[in-house]
Amino acid sequence: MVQPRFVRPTKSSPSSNSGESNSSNLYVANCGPAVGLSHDAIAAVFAAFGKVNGVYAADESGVRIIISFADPCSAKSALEALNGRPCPDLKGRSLHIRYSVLQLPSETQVNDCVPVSLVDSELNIPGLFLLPDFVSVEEEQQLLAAVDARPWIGLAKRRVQHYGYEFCYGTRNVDTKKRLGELPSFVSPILERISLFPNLDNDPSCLDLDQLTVNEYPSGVGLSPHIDTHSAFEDCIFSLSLAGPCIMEFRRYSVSTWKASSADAEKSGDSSCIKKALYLPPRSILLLSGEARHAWNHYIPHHKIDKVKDKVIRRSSRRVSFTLRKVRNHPCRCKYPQYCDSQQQM
Ligand SMILES: O=C(O)CCC(=O)C(=O)O
Ligand SMILES: [Fe+2]
Repeated sequence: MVQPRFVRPTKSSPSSNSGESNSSNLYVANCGPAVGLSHDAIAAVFAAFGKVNGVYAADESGVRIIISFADPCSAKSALEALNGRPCPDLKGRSLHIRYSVLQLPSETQVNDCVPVSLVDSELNIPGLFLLPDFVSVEEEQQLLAAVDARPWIGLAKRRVQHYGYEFCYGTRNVDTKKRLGELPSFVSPILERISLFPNLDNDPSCLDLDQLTVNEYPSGVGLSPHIDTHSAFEDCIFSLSLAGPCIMEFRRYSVSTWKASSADAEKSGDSSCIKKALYLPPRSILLLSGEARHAWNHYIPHHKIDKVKDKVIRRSSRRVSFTLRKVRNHPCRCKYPQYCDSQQQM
């Protein structure tokens, strides 16, 4: 059965005010499978107020759901009785309830689930390679201890560290005149192993990696879709995953300029992008080169749980990634001018 697409009401939604009773669908936050409450258990509680047609995930968080009643009076009674109070039959959790709105089909296209592959070859994106078990469990612990002993920079939702050159999020570039110094010695074994990376037919100077960004993502935090600025970094971009897994989604837009984020492309009507997704296990390394690096947006969905094949995989409390790149000192001459800031006519 196709799940009806009800969504969280916005401030301007006609039914968002909890005083209105024109909807039979409720948006309920703070309960769901991610906190051990099955849809059946939730349905049983809400059924006390009238016939429940269905319980659906409101998003991929696992903690926000939609209850669809057969009639609006039942929804109103449930909202009035349960909103903002601890619910003894749902592990004492306080439910945050509002009326939900039905989303139009055109608005639902972009975030539909993309099947997740376990191996790079299944994606068939030239230049994308994933090597599992690139570091051992002991090395992983040592790398995590090394970064945890150094100062983190707090961003809105995650923490970062920069080595070699600072990555500036405002310009999505680096200041090549401001070198911070050599990469720290704790990454030397990784750099050595990268030089033996299979599948590399690039100019070996591409591998003189001199910039490292360490990202720490708490559970549920991801990264917006982007292409690393062509003029900032050379062809090969490596990302080592530590401490926890994630999904990385790849999107190729038919119409795109280097400045436009994928959100811009979607707003302008180019929601017809190709999407593919790959599971990145901890201790694996991903290489983005060639087409994968220059023409595909990469994106980490903001999920607490991911569906991989038939399994539900919970993100761990943190994922730490080491992104290793080589700062570019000359314009990019890639084969993808529509995504390339070096080759745009201003
Ligand atoms: O966390 C990752 O694996 C990717 C990070 C990334 O894409 C970036 O820093 O540009
Ligand atoms: Fe990136």
